Amino acid sequence: MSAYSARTRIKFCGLTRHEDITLAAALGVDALGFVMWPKSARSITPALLEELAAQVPAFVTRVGLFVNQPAEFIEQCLPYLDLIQFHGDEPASFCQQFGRPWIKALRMRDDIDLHQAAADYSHAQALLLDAYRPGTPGGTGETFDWSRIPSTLEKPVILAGGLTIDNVALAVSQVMPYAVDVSGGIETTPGVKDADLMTSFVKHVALASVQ
Ligand SMILES: O=C(O)c1ccccc1NCC(=O)[C@H](O)[C@H](O)COP(=O)(O)O
Repeated sequence: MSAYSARTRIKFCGLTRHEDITLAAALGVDALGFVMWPKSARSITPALLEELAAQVPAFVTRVGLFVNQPAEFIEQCLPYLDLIQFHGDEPASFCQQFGRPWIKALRMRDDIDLHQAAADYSHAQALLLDAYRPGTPGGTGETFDWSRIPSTLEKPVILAGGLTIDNVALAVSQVMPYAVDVSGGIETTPGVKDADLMTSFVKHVALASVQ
């Protein structure tokens, strides 16, 4: 059995509300992302992180998302997190210092060498591949050309960027990623998730995963 024949895992990112966490957990979503970068419309404070994280049931991964932020701030958030998502230009040595599992987000610039990135970030648990829009570190709602992802990449791939209920099934069948990550595609406004879109997204991934 190949490592990727299991169902595709799901991460919802940019959660800010108790009710969205309750539904995501009930739907069996594997990981919940909290944007700790204050310039984002989806950002939350460490105090709200503490509150929301306490509500997350066992076996659901609490992911903290940071963009080129000080180590001291990340340390402050760590008690409420299971995994760190570095979404900026952090070098591997920075990511590795927290003694906590981490993933590295990579924006798909034209000249990116994913094999080199997999080597550079060899201690990451996975690489999250996201669309590149100059000046915007993430949460763009834009897709990229999935055929640019080598099937031989040395790290598990978390596919992100512009996924919606209309394209996620195709994304899963084409890329066969370890996981998919969605934020804007399940929202009405930034940080406010929509119950129907969340439910439908999970169903589309499940159906595509077993085909
Ligand atoms: O969501 C943000 O505002 C954000 C800001 C800065 C860095 C990353 C950010 N979000 C990351 C994500 O939500 C996802 O990992 C990914 O970018 C997918 O977002 P979307 O295209 O909206 O589905």
